Amino acid sequence: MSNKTFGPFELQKAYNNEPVPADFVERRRISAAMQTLAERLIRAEGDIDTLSGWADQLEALVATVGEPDRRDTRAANRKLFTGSATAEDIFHMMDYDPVGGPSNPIAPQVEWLQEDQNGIEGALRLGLQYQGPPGRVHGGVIAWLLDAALSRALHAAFRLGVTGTLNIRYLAATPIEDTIHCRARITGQEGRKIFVEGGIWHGDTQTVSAEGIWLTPKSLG
Ligand SMILES: CCCCC/C=C\C/C=C\C/C=C\C/C=C\CCCC(=O)SCCNC(=O)CCNC(=O)[C@H](O)C(C)(C)COP(=O)(O)OP(=O)(O)OC[C@H]1O[C@@H](n2cnc3c(N)ncnc32)[C@H](O)[C@@H]1OP(=O)(O)O
Repeated sequence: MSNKTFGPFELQKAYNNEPVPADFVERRRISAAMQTLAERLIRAEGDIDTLSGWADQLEALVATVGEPDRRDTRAANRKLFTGSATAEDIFHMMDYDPVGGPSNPIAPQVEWLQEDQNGIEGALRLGLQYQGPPGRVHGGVIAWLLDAALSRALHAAFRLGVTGTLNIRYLAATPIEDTIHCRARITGQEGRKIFVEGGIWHGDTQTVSAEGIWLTPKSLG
């Protein structure tokens, strides 16, 4: 691991270019296995002995893991804003992102196809565990995804902010178990207020549109 350090504007570049630390290789494996398990077990058919056997094994693993110490995420955040975050800190900030983070077992995995000042685009496939109405992605999951996608458009354009308002219009069914695309871009700025829009597409059909206002905190703006 190098001893280079990074500030907020180098966050994405460092994350994309620094080698994945050895512990994150294992954290990502844990997460991938948990995600696969969640997708395979939801609504899984099985006789009572099979279900009870799986439950026993999973409870045994929970007991083995116990309650490990966990890193304080605010420390890495503070280091980032003073330009002294290490690559390890960057992975601790980014790899657990609840949307796309490879070390977060509840994060839908996203392949980011574009991330620059003009906007972002990601491709993903949501499994049965994200279903709302039969065959369709749950509306709350869509809001979750779009909050992250629109935030990412900010980060890709080197701006920081928290979601102030997010408006969502559900235009058509967004299918589960098929590839969908999310896109977002900044449309304007007034002082600390940053205006962002985006949506979800299934093939050429736009299924959701969103627009919102992100606020750069007073301390940074
Ligand atoms: C600093 C962020 C850093 C994030 C990235 C850092 C590192 C990346 C690391 C890891 C990446 C992993 C995960 C990604 C992280 C985050 C992305 C996900 C996004 C979220 O998950 S984020 C959580 C949900 N989000 C909140 O937790 C916000 C709660 N809330 C507040 O913290 C305040 O409420 C705030 C700050 C919103 C406003 O407070 P304030 O005091 O600054 O505002 P103030 O009154 O001064 O108004 C100034 C002008 O904004 C207008 N205005 C005020 N409020 C507005 C609103 N809500 N909507 C639209 N416009 C609004 C006024 O009308 C006025 O407008 P005008 O000047 O025209 O009159």
